[in-house]
Amino acid sequence: MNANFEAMRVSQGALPIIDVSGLRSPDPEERRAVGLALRAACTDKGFFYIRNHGVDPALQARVFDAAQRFFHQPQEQKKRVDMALSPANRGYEPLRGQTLETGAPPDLKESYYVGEERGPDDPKVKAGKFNHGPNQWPDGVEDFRPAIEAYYREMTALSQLIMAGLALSLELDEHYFDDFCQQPQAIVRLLHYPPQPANPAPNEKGCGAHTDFGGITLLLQDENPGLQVWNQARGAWMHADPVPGAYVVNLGDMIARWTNDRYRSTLHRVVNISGKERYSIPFFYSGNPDHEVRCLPGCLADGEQPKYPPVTVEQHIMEMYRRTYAPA
Ligand SMILES: O=C(O)CCC(=O)C(=O)O
Ligand SMILES: [Fe+2]
Repeated sequence: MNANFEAMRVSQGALPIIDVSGLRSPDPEERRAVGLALRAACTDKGFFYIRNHGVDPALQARVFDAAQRFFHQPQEQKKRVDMALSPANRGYEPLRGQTLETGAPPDLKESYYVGEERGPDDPKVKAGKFNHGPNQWPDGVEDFRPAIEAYYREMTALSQLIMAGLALSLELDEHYFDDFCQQPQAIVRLLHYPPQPANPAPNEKGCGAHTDFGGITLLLQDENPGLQVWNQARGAWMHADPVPGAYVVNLGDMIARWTNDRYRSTLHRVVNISGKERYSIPFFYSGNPDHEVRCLPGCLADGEQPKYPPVTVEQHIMEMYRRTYAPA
């Protein structure tokens, strides 16, 4: 094992596990209490687990199962739905197709992107909105489309709930992010990591160190560990191992812009040291492409200036795809 990939085995003590069921309570005090727990987690690492989120484990299992059956197909079958064929970046991305860490070798993962289904007559597709369009669906992979579409809907609703919790955590009205949550852009991404090779190229790994681009990410992991989160205070990587029944939630880069860095978008990476094939399914919630992300009220002290200029969700996401799919 490459010494550079060592990480602290302290995950479960270090990252809080937050019960989010209170966000569905009719009692505003219970909702606010979840907001307080989120605030502590977000000002610390911006990475936490959530439980009692309400997503059906049977649905999660269906999506994992569909992912496995898709990735186990021969390469030529998978290439029929290659993302290179999609004007909206949907479909299959082969192994080493993305470089998330500048200067590192391409990532040892293959993936599949599914987003909101929009046909050619959809006004946003006609208007040429970035990443808007139809999905690609593989032939002959049973339950692939129904499972992922059902999961996409569930996760969109859960993301909106977490955004309401984040608004409360920032002492804002719980509807503060409603505009951001209008017609949101989101991605279900199926990820498949081969075991870390015995002799990797220098710095070669499942997923290079990166921060996520969007609003929030809700990550479903199988039972195989691999995710590592940067611990700034200790100057070390720590494992964020799977916790049965829980999602890992992390804040994306928009949060730093909203909060003037009070909340963190933290570096993370994947090194699949499990010795097994690892599957994970992040749900990237990027929000309304036309929403302008700017410093929030309450996130500037007297005399403090915003560190980031306002940017639309669409501009921001376009730039991040440009950087990671055609690295300089
Ligand atoms: O597979 C994982 O555990 C994390 C993946 C990830 O960080 C990403 O896709 O942005
Ligand atoms: Fe990530």
